[in-house]
Amino acid sequence: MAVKGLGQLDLEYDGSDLRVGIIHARWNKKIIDALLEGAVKRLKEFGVKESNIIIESVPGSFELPYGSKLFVDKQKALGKPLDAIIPIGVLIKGSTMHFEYICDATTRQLMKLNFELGIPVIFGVLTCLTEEQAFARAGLIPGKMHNHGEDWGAAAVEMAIKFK
Ligand SMILES: Nc1c(NC[C@H](O)[C@H](O)[C@H](O)CO)[nH]c(=O)[nH]c1=O
Ligand SMILES: CC(=O)[C@@H](O)COP(=O)(O)O
Repeated sequence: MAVKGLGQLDLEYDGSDLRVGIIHARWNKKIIDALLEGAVKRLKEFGVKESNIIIESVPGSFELPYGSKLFVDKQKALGKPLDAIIPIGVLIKGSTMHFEYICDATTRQLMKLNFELGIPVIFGVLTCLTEEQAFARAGLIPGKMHNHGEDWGAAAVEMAIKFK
């Protein structure tokens, strides 16, 4: 049996007062759609209201860090601050160094954003060497792996509530 995954939660988290942003890249759309569905499903299981799940998109994963910052700032300016944000992207290795540079830049900048924005920025980016790896991690290959979007929804709720 696989040991990978979030494991059992330490507490019961009630997300009914949370506003959670999801910003997703549109590259590798079929896989993105499945991850998005998994994240939304899990947020709702924690009680996050559909009207408090705000979804935005950007062209590719490289746009996720700056898009996340603009998204968070805009929601704050509208008087509807987000409690957590889940950037979702799917990077798949091609034949150049493009993949390595985007993986590195995006990951570093998303990590930094946690400290700059003051809300949890979840790491919803798959960095896969093959399409098959990405399909499996989106739960699109029956019996293989679970949909990692579900983990990201759970992580957002836990991190938004735990230290309050
Ligand atoms: N190759 C992948 C990309 N590439 C596109 C970039 O992220 C970016 O949108 C473009 O260079 C314009 O700035 N994006 C992914 O999300 N996944 C990939 O596999
Ligand atoms: C967007 C690009 O520059 C693209 O040609 C990268 O190619 P690859 O994904 O095969 O590395």
